[in-house]
Amino acid sequence: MQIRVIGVPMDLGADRRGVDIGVSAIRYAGLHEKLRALGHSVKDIGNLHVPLPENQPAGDPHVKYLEPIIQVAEELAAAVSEALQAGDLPLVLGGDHSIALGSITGVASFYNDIGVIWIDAHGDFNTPETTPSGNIHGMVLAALAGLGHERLVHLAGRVPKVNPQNIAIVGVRDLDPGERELLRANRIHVFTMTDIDRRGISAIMEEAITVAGHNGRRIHLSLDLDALDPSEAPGVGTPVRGGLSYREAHLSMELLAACGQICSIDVVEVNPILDRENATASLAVGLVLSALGKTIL
Ligand SMILES: NC(=[NH2+])NCCC[C@H](N)C(=O)O
Ligand SMILES: [Mn+2]
Ligand SMILES: [Mn+2]
Repeated sequence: MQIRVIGVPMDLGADRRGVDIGVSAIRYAGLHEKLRALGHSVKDIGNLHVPLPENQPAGDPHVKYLEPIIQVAEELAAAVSEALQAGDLPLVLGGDHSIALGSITGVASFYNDIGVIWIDAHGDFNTPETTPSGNIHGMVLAALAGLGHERLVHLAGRVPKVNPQNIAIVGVRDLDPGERELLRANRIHVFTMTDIDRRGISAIMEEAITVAGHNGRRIHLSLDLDALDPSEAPGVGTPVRGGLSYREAHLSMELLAACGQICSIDVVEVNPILDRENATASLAVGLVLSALGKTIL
């Protein structure tokens, strides 16, 4: 497979600074050599330009940095759909989770029906009315499902980008009150850590793959490193205890690889300033390898 790496050094969607350099940390952890050793060819188009928060006002406190985030999302959507047109698999490196707005918009402009597997401690299903922070990384999935700020929802192309019934969120353990209501009201498939504890990650991932991928539709994987337990992934901006273990995360990726329907991937929220010796970035690279076919034997 040809993998097209796209870097998006975005930190306008989150509060804690440093996630913009996650892009470099993931490259430095040996992403390209390891993908090549696995037999893939790799083309890296470099980083998209992301404006600095120092150079602009945050604007509306309920949707901070809306305009620059939309501008980057439009550019990223174009880069992702170009990669798909060329037959490549786009691997988008973040940056905060707001970049999924652009990557999934790009995938949705190429395939007309997609599924999304969103692996995250959080739901990222707030709207400007429910957000406690005003941070867009906590609103992206709702926007892609058609809810929230009109400018986010109506970004390039059809609305919604993803049918809410084709979304599976896995690893959840921290929801805001209004966000929880929205997830329930819209009947989003949310697989919490409680579900994983009770039924095991294997059964949960199989169900998530069925939700996102039935009828053979292509699946976009959006991997937020904060889904992992902070003991494995300390370098994230919004850590929450009680997350996926190292093996649960790898098995999830191995099952996704085995389903053969993954068309595109984002890896987000790696924050090297909060990390220990690049452990979180290295873990991210390992997980990408598992998602792209690396097996133990
Ligand atoms: N992509 C993330 N890490 N999102 C964290 C979101 C945290 C919180 N729910 C918020 O809306 O601000
Ligand atoms: Mn997230
Ligand atoms: Mn998260």
